Amino acid sequence: MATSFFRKLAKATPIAFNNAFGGQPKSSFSKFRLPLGAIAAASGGISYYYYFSSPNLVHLDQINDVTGPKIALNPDKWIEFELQDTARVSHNSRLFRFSFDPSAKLGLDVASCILTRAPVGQDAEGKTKYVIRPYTPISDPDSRGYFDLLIKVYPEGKMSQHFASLKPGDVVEVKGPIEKLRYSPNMKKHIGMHKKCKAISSPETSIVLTHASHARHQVL
Ligand SMILES: Cc1cc2nc3c(=O)[nH]c(=O)nc-3n(C[C@H](O)[C@H](O)[C@H](O)COP(=O)(O)OP(=O)(O)OC[C@H]3O[C@@H](n4cnc5c(N)ncnc54)[C@H](O)[C@@H]3O)c2cc1C
Repeated sequence: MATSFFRKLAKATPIAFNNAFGGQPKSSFSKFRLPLGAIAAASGGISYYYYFSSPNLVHLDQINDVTGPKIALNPDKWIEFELQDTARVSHNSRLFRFSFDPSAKLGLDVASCILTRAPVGQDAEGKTKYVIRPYTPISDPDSRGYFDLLIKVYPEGKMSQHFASLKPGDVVEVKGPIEKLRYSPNMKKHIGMHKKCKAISSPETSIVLTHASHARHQVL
């Protein structure tokens, strides 16, 4: 159930759960208070930057070669992931938990995203047309057997409406990861994430991730 979904999520995700809106939780879902704005801004910001800022996106085609846990994602193939559970987080955002082989990891590192696709009819030649959108899982990269997406549902949004229509047991096709920077703990002293270019720290000590339109100001 959704409550146990959140319990699992609270255990699995190394984030402090706070209510981003400052109010009292209104439902049992919100007893694990989520910093939704922060999560969405951080994950979206990082991934937006990485997705669009470089003409040379690196697909980790070597990821399945490393020894260790099995990896669920494949950067070259669309793979179906089954929706296990959903939970409403706010009036327009929902959590979606997808499951896979419980002995496997998703295979996505920090600062990476996945691509999702859904069929939206056929072209003139009868070939399936797809809508494709990137998303940034918010679950712990080391989680086995599942990943979580936090998605804002737009009234006319092609993919987010598709997500909103899904029922447990339905599948979504996923490809990835898309990775630009292989982040490792303590590789930099400071990490900044912001939409507008303001103070940028010392190039020697910081990573500054900016909105795509300001990507030229990135400092590594
Ligand atoms: C790297 C990356 C990671 C991301 N991660 C996440 C994530 O974790 N969670 C998340 O929620 N989102 C994330 N996004 C955003 C996500 O990819 C989609 O853009 C988002 O879900 C909207 O897609 P959609 O198909 O639902 O909406 P779309 O169909 O693309 O439409 C979006 C909105 O724009 C409006 N719109 C569309 N076309 C027009 C038009 N011509 N004129 C005016 N308005 C229009 C629609 O009505 C709708 O409100 C990420 C984006 C990137 C680049």
